[in-house]
Amino acid sequence: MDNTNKEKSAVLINGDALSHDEIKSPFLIGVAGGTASGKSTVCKKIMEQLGQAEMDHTQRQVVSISQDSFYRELTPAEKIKAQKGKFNFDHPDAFNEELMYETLQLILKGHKVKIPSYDYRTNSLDFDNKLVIYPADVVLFEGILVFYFPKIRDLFHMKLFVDTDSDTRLARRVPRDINERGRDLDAVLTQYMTFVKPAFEEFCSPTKKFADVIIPRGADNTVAIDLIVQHIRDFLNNRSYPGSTSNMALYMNMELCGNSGDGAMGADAAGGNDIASDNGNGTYNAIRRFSTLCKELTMKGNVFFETNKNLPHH
Ligand SMILES: Nc1ncnc2c1ncn2[C@@H]1O[C@H](COP(=O)(O)OP(=O)(O)O)[C@@H](O)[C@H]1O
Ligand SMILES: Nc1ccn([C@@H]2O[C@H](COP(=O)(O)O)[C@@H](O)[C@H]2O)c(=O)n1
Repeated sequence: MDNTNKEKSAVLINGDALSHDEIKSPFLIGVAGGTASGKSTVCKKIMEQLGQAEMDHTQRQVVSISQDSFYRELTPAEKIKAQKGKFNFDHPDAFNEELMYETLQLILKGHKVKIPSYDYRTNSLDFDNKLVIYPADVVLFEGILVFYFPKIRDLFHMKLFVDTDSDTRLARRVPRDINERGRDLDAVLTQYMTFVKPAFEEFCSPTKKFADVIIPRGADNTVAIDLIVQHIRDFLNNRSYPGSTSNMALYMNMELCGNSGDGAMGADAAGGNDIASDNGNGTYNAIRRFSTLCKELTMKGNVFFETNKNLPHH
């Protein structure tokens, strides 16, 4: 799709409607996990391996968005607390759930949206540096609590949980917050013990059960990342075929069910034949190979699959 067409298919968040001749609903992937588990690094690696990172934003088929853009604005009193490390940024109330939901819905409808970036040094949204999210085929949405809100959780076609042990996460968070987020050691440790750790246990960790795929060790797990990248690549190729189903949900469900041990081996199931007849034997065989690979990797502990309860079963 060239730039002109991308623009044509967009609707601005300010309501300026453009023509809808190429609107496609993206496949939405949620990426959750504790602080410093490697969520953004995993997304970055996925983007890089798919050759998307160096591409112009208007041309990307895969885009990545952070939940940080949906922190709510603080009152003056909360700002003072935040400066002293006494504001709980790990509680669900710190986020603007409605805006997050509405924005994801617009994205799912194929609209172009503008979201603020987040400035950790001032604990505030940066409206001067808005990020323009152009319509894409696959959208990654990462953050500590992306699976916490049921309404938002239900929007995802696929849910990944980056599972890195808490010592490693703390060891990574401390230097990151000091070097990149303008914090001092005392404040980082106090905030971690007072808010981050308890909130992880109360709000983030329990959402692991909603994940379809758990990635142990985060970005170190190149096997899991390769697997997800290959999967997205297959989806993008599949989607570009004229007359293809364009439905990664069906495609994914078939494969993941194949790993759930429930006997619903996708390639042999009715849904598998539907896809095979849509896309030809190449895709069909790729799905079979992928399904077998997933089983082997699960056994080796590189990835853990959950049956995807969010997808239609066949
Ligand atoms: N596998 C890894 N090995 C070493 N450092 C890592 C690894 N993954 C992430 N990091 C570093 O840890 C910090 C947190 O990673 P990040 O991807 O931002 O986590 P999250 O998005 O979950 O908060 C960053 O400074 C990042 O460079
Ligand atoms: N002003 C803020 C906002 C958030 N945080 C912390 O960021 C963490 C979430 O981002 P990750 O990249 O680590 O997932 C979260 O644990 C908040 O404590 C902050 O320190 N200041």
